[in-house]
Amino acid sequence: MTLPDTAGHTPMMQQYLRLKAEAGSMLLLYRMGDFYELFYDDAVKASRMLNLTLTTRGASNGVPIKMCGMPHHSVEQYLARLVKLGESVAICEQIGDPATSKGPVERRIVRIVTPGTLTDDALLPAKADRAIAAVCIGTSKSKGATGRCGVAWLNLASGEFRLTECVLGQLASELHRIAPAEVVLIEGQPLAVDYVASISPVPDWHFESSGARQQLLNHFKVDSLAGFDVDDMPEAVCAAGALLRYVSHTQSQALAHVQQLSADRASQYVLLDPVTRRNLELTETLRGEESPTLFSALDHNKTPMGSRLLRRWLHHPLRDNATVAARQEAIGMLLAGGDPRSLQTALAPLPDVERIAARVALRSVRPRELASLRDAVALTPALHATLTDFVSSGGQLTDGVSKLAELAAQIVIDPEIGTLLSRAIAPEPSVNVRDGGVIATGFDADLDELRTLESHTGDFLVQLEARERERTGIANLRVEFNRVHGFFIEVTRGQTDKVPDDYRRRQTLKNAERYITPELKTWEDKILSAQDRALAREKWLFEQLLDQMAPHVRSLTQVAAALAEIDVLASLAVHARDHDWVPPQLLDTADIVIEQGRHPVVERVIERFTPNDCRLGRTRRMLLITGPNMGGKSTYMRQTALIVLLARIGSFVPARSASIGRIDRIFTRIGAADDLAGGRSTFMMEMIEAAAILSASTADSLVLMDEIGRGTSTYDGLSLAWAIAHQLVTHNRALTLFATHYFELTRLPSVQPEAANVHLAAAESHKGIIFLHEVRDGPASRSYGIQVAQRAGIPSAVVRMARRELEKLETQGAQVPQLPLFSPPPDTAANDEAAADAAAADAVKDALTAIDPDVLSPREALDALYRLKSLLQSAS
Ligand SMILES: Nc1ncnc2c1ncn2[C@@H]1O[C@H](COP(=O)(O)OP(=O)(O)OP(=O)(O)O)[C@@H](O)[C@H]1O
Repeated sequence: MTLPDTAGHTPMMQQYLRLKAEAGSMLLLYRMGDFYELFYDDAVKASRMLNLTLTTRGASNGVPIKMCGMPHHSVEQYLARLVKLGESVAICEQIGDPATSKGPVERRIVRIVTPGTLTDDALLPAKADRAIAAVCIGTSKSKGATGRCGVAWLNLASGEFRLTECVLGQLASELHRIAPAEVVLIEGQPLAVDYVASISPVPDWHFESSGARQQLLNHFKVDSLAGFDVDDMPEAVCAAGALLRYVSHTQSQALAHVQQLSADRASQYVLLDPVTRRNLELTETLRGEESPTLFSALDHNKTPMGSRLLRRWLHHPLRDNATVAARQEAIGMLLAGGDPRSLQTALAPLPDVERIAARVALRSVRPRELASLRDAVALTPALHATLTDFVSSGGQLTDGVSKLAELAAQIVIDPEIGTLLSRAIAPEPSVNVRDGGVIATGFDADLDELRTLESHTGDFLVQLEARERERTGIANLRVEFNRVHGFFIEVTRGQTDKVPDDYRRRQTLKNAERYITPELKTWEDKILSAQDRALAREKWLFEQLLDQMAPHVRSLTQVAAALAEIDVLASLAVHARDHDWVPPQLLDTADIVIEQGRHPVVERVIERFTPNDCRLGRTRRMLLITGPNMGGKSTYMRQTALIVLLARIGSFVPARSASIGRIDRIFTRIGAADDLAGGRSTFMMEMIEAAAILSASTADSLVLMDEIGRGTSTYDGLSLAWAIAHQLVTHNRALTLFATHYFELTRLPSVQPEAANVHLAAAESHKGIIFLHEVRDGPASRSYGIQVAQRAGIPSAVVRMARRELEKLETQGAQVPQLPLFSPPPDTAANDEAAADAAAADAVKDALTAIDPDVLSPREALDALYRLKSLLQSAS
């Protein structure tokens, strides 16, 4: 922003320009009386973003100064909009007293609001976290051109502070997992990965190793970071130090509630790349809406803390079976021990303890939040008792203390907090401390006296008047008050000779004299300042209360974490009960066996959802899924991934039974997404995603591939699809669901016995195609594309013509020899070349004709595959 020189400006504008220099690129809201004003380029920008009227105020060097403003009482709503648009805002308040100031009243920047450092309820989404991250992209030559990236992130509204390291290629994935609203970077260093957030540049020395480390040591008041187990993450430590410095600056204070620094390691989680997070519609639909998503379907939480934790769980499926099993067991106990709704009833009235604790630490907590915390202390025993009932009726446990018992032990709020808050906070305090009425009567003798003074003014004046009438014998003497002269005793002119000596004249009127007495003067001083003093006293007492609360922040944060977890477990239990979900068996191997599985979101919107089995494992690594459009291929693939994901967060799953192993990553290549802004076509995007899957998937990964190769010519597409499927099954050996319309691909199982064909069944009736949505063994016999088009409303003339064309193509197809590309490409699979051999093909063809896939059990189908494979081998 170009700002004029301060010379030649009014003192007020000089002050503004000084503060604006301090605010830098942030918008500066400059308090003037009841308004916040913005000037110059800030005004132009804000007026456009907020639809405010742009005016001018005075001029500098003959050029009018652009200005726009907003009333102070509605500032939060404007802030929310600005922050949503990615802007950071510095708020400058009047600090000095306008009555006593010479020149412009003293002003200071008292608050900085940035997209990633929000803690105010008015600005934060209740059911989602808002993190801020710092990214340190390693430049050390020894680490090669890519280097390592350190990422640290902080959830200021809860105090959660974490860090991780990854290679540059993984950075986008990590950022999508963490989802920060703001990213702190070294000035001049672009983020250079596909992630959109508000960027906050800071000088490079903020990221410098020893300074950053010192920042952390000072904050945690420790001599070494060894206790945090982060020594192997030097780049992440630099990021953490820089982040802490930045956030502390925005809050103008230390962050007392940030008490832990924890490392996230890649091996902890089932990795989900950004495309997969989007495709599986975990917390946002592909169109960017909030529902229907897996989160919206499962979120029966009664507190915002629970909803936020569920969201975190969905984005962080775990590899470790023990943690997952403990959650699953807890849900089982909630279902076995009674109705989990009783727990929800006890949870419902609880406030957002997590955010309240953070705001206590940041000293921005509101009186009503403290009142709700006070009430929560009284409510937790009931919750504790309900939970204990579940624990005791839960029966014998497999190992040690149950998760529920652990949680029950953690939700006890220190009674001292309850006692303190009950004594200190009024039963129904006002919204702001500055309005008074926050501190309870009986808490502070001085405050009570000040309040008594205020409320007893009327009585005193009546008594004084009666006394003075008697003393002076002036029957019409009156004691009164006005704003200009304060309290006075008024005596009519005819009676003035009766006034005693201690009456001092205050004002003379035409028909009366007004006096003051020493007693009234003392009273007046007391009263006039009582209100101000009461407010000041309340403010001071509130600050004292915050000091007393500060040591409890850590325990409150722990209580909040336990409450959130109880809420999520109860929510998952309720969902499991209402929708007949079952606990999956957790395996140590990377196997997936689902019997009668359903799609967790689609089953809720469809009256009769057809359940389907899915079996993937060491000897059956790929399912080639064929079937008509609209047949249910995508639904089947997604439901498999979602069941795996649900199992890995510890939830029950929509199936008759399921055994889910230790899956390391889930990849998806589903649907077409143009990246026009990034200049990449649908086909290009598809290939980029496929390339990522080929390079990163392992034998423990679950891969969903939907119609790969569609976006180019048939031969190119088919060749690519074949080669990619072949590579996945032979080289990556990933557990793969591969949906395709290329029937030629269904030959793959004949050369790769670890691949199998399944199809979505459909039938034709006189009314047209009927989708059965049943997954059956073997390839589909036909595609029904024209029937689907007809159902979609393509004009019948067009449909007729298409049928004629199809017939023509089919007859021609029978005359030409099989396309060479239907044989596996010679350079990629030398061993498979024999499969193209005509003799082998005939033998296989005969064997295949003898098989009726619809009557085969999965076991028989597998045997048949082995037979076919041995036929091929003997032919070669
Ligand atoms: N198992 C099922 N039971 C009942 N209805 C289902 C089932 N699976 C899918 N459907 C219904 O069929 C519709 C189409 O499913 P889906 O999108 O999975 O088909 P598809 O085979 O992937 O189609 P296309 O090849 O055109 O992408 C879904 O929107 C859903 O309404």
